[in-house]
Amino acid sequence: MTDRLVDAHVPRDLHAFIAGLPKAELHVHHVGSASPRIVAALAARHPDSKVPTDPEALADYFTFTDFAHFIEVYLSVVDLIRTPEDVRLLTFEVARDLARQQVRYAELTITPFSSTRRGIDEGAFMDAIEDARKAAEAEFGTVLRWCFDIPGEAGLESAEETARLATDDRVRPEGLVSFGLGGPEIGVPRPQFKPYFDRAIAAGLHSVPHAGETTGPETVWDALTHLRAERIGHGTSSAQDPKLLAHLAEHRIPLEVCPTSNIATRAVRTIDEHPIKEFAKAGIIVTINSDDPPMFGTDLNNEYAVAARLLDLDERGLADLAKNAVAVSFLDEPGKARIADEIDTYTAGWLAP
Ligand SMILES: Nc1ncnc2c1ncn2[C@@H]1O[C@H](CCC(=O)c2cccc(C(=O)O)c2)[C@@H](O)[C@H]1O
Ligand SMILES: [Zn+2]
Repeated sequence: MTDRLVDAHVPRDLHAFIAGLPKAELHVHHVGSASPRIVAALAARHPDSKVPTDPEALADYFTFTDFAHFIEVYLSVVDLIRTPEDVRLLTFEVARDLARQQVRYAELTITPFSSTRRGIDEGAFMDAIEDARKAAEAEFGTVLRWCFDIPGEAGLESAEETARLATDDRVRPEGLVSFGLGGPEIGVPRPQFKPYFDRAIAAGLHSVPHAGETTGPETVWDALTHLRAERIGHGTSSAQDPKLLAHLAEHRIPLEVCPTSNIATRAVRTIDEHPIKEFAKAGIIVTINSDDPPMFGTDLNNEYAVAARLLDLDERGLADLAKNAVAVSFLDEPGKARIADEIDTYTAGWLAP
């Protein structure tokens, strides 16, 4: 019996294949990836925090009754990140955890507004994440890029601040490639953020908003039409609209699927009801992601194993999932070719008689 929220129930050797498979992760949050060890260490530094200071108690703390409760817990962890050194430590340790899972490339979603509004100097924040990015690439070989996202519930003030930090050449970090929209969707219509996404796209960033996670397919349509989304975070409710499924497939708009996240936040009731099969059947490009792995009692390898069970994949099918993520990432072409070759070589070696 594992302590996983969702256990994949796939053969042991498929877990072994996944563990060694070079991967790319496109939908994973900076603060949401803080390991129990890191969170406990930060909580111990800040006794005023309600976050538990030991990893075991943290597992219970990371059990959510609904999405709003998840956001409340998420923000209590955000409150632990108070200094540029906290930011640097967190970022480097997240990179270490990614490298341990053979993640060669990751687009980490960061919400700078949440840190600058809590008093961290914007320049020091950018220096901290960039220092960690360069150190991680040097030490682990893992390439990190940033997605800056608007915490939508914080309104247009947060949108303005996020767009400024993402487009002002005096502050935007070198590793920034994309611009997103996170937080609750209910009561946060997407069209209002169009001016900010227009500014980000004009500055050369890629649009990757969350949509259809806790609201219906109309939110995904809005993300496509008003925010010019190149990829959709989750897009879970797209399965309710056959025209949307056909549109996503025809226009090759990938979905960043995070199976266990959808169960943990109660966006989907049970893993067997997850619409990932419908996405695959509709011919939509599916990438597999962990979203906020320690908070959801998972990691990227487990998410690949869950996908293998839901989509009935063998090693070649899993390698194709990994290559999907590389192909639709915002890494440069030489970097994409390098990781795709690694995946092919690894898979061929694994399957060799
Ligand atoms: N699955 C997810 N789906 C959606 N978002 C997710 C998911 N996982 C992680 N996030 C992150 O949750 C945060 C939400 C922050 C937020 O709502 C908020 C509201 C009001 C004030 C403030 C503040 O900072 O003052 C923040 C975002 O940073 C987002 O990147
Ligand atoms: Zn997310």
